[in-house]
Amino acid sequence: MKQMIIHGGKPLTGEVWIGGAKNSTVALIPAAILSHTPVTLECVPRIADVDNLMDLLKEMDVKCDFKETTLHIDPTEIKMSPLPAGKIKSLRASYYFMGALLGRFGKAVVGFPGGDDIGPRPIDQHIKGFEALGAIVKNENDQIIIKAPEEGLHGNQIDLAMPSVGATMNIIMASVTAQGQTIINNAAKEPEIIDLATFLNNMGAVIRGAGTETIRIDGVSRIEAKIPHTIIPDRIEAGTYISLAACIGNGIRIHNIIEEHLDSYLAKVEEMGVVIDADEDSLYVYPAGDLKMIQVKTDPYPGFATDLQQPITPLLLTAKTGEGVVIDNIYPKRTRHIPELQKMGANIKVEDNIILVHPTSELHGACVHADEIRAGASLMIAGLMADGETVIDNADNILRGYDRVEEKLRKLGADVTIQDA
Ligand SMILES: CC(=O)N[C@H]1[C@@H](OP(=O)(O)OP(=O)(O)OC[C@H]2O[C@@H](n3ccc(=O)[nH]c3=O)[C@H](O)[C@@H]2O)O[C@H](CO)[C@@H](O)[C@@H]1O
Ligand SMILES: C=C(OP(=O)(O)O)C(=O)O
Repeated sequence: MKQMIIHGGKPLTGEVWIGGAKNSTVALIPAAILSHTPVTLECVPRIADVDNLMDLLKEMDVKCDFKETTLHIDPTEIKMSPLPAGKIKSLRASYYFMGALLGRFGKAVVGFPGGDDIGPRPIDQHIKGFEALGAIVKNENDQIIIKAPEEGLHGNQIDLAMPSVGATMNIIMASVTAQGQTIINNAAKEPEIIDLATFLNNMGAVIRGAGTETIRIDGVSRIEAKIPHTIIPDRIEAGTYISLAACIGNGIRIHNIIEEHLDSYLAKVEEMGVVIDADEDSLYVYPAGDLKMIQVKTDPYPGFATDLQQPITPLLLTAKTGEGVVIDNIYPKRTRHIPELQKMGANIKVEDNIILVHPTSELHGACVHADEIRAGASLMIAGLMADGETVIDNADNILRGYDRVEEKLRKLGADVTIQDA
């Protein structure tokens, strides 16, 4: 277990570079096994989820070489192996091996995934998709066994009950080599879906409509990587640094941004009164003046991301007057940061899954617990704002998805250390 120790209250300044998107990377790595030639991914974030996915690849005799931000994956000697437990539980995205193994071998045996404890996270839509493609899916001993019919998977129309990111990606991976056309209706529109489609199309797949609610996949017989793929910037990491810059920044430039991916987030931050200048691929966040309280409701993309509701919450605490409201429509019970923020003196509470935020002139350091990745991000920002020492236990959850976070925060002038607990 890791701890993050912060001595807060120091204004931060300077520049920070955003890494590749966690939620793209964790899909692209499993998708790499669809290729019959070696794959190169660039702009790969240094996060624990990537280390765990590489360990899973090694169990299948897939070679990995990760230097700086370039990850080479060689699946040419891959052997089909069941992935029943162990590392599978360490992250959510291990469920992408269901679609990827099914697409590559017509068979997958994968344990139930782990990931953030943010309320119920069913995978019924993933299963519905695999079954629509002709697969037989069984649930035995905490693992899912998926088998394509003898003649292979066939395209079909799949109407998702909700625009699930994971189900959309898994169905894409399973169907790129299926016979005929697959149509996904009510597909998720997140930028990470487009990134996956770009990656696969450059390897010979035929996927049209990614980023819209209807995605059409025409099955092809072979997938082969020919050129390196550069992962899109992490919009959630970017949003976290924007909040941090507005809370405690003395002028911070944030590089490697696709501004459009942050539209709904920036609209809310600017509604509060934060002044931001946008350049071609960077943003400058000015030191914040008097801020207004706001209401935030999370929704599927292009709505306000659930993964950014915790990082923006410390910013709401800095508003001068009024009551802030945060409602998470995707994961209504994603409120595990609230009792921890209370320990730091935040005037905040949860009533009927609605987070109510009141202006808080001072936070003080405390021992808190990062129950999930974005709760950890929220506490990290609060710790940087607070007077005194904050100790965040289970900082492993922050390291699951924040690229070289200690180094980046130190460069901005923060007094932060990550150590073994
Ligand atoms: C690795 C990754 O990319 N994780 C992201 C992905 O998670 P993940 O892909 O797991 O989230 P989904 O988009 O699938 O979930 C959206 C909503 O649909 C529900 N649902 C989903 C699938 C299903 O079969 N049945 C069902 O009921 C979920 O409970 C949730 O309420 O999108 C979430 C929502 O933007 C983000 O918080 C996560 O960071
Ligand atoms: C919920 C998240 O991640 P995961 O789906 O990987 O648990 C997240 O990134 O905020």
